[in-house]
Amino acid sequence: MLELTDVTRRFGAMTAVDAVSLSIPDGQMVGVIGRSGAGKSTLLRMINRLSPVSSGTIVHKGRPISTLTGGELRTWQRDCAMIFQQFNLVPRLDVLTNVMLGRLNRRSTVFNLLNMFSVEERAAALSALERLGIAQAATQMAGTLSGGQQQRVAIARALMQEPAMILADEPIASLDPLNAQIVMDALEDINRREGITVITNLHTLDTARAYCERVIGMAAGRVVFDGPPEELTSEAVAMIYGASGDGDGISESITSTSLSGGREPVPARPKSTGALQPALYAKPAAAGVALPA
Ligand SMILES: Nc1ncnc2c1ncn2[C@@H]1O[C@H](COP(=O)(O)OP(=O)(O)OP(=O)(O)O)[C@@H](O)[C@H]1O
Repeated sequence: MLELTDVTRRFGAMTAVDAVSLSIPDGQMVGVIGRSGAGKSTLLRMINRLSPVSSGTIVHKGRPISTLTGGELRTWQRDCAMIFQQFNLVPRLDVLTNVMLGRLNRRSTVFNLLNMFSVEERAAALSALERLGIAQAATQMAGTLSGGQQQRVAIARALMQEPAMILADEPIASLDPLNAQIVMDALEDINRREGITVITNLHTLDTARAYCERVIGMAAGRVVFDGPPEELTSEAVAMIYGASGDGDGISESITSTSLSGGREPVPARPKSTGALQPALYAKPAAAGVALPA
């Protein structure tokens, strides 16, 4: 269980995240939605401790995350893998090495300095790439891949960390609908099969509806909605996204990428084990409209 109590982040006089309290059970797939500037990224960055907490507490399985330092903090950041909108790969390193970098926090400094990876680490990295359907690019420079391919490599790198939790900060915001679907399918598969908690910021409401068993809506740093997707009524959507300047409510169509292709919201499902099936990547996706930032 991840417990946030009155978590607040201030930047000078501005409060980006304002007294957020949440309990997230292990294995949940959570979507965080809200307008640009609502505080979604700051919230995720505080959980990972990329950003310090101004006040409040974050506790994971009894461990006080908000005050960890040194080796304990590095261990937490290993347990809590982060995926970013801009992938954050090393463009001039090959894909396999990028994925193996996910193991850095598990290795001795000497091995890291020598940039040496074991046969086991190479095999694990290749297997993570295979799982993401991208093993054929293992020897390619990461910077030469398409955005969708790079995000899959970033997910493989996250898997190499053997995390308890994956925090994804707008993982599909830079991708076309087909690649967005591939990436969301991969995150969903990891959540279902390994039971890894996934907390993902999303710009698009229909993606949250289609993939997340729990949706957290933020507005002006506060949680204004927390519930299953089927409870996301138009009133709830208006509360999260606000009204337009002329007083009209926001249209849900502009929060859509049509990514879900008519998928029903997915309720909590039993977890299973196994590898991603290649067929997962063959689903058609309709073109759609991206939510403006
Ligand atoms: N390092 C920083 N210094 C000052 N202000 C910041 C910093 N990081 C975020 N903010 C501010 O905090 C608020 C919340 O930003 P945040 O990036 O968390 O929002 P968001 O919901 O993730 O938005 P987006 O969807 O555009 O990424 C914004 O007003 C932003 O300008």
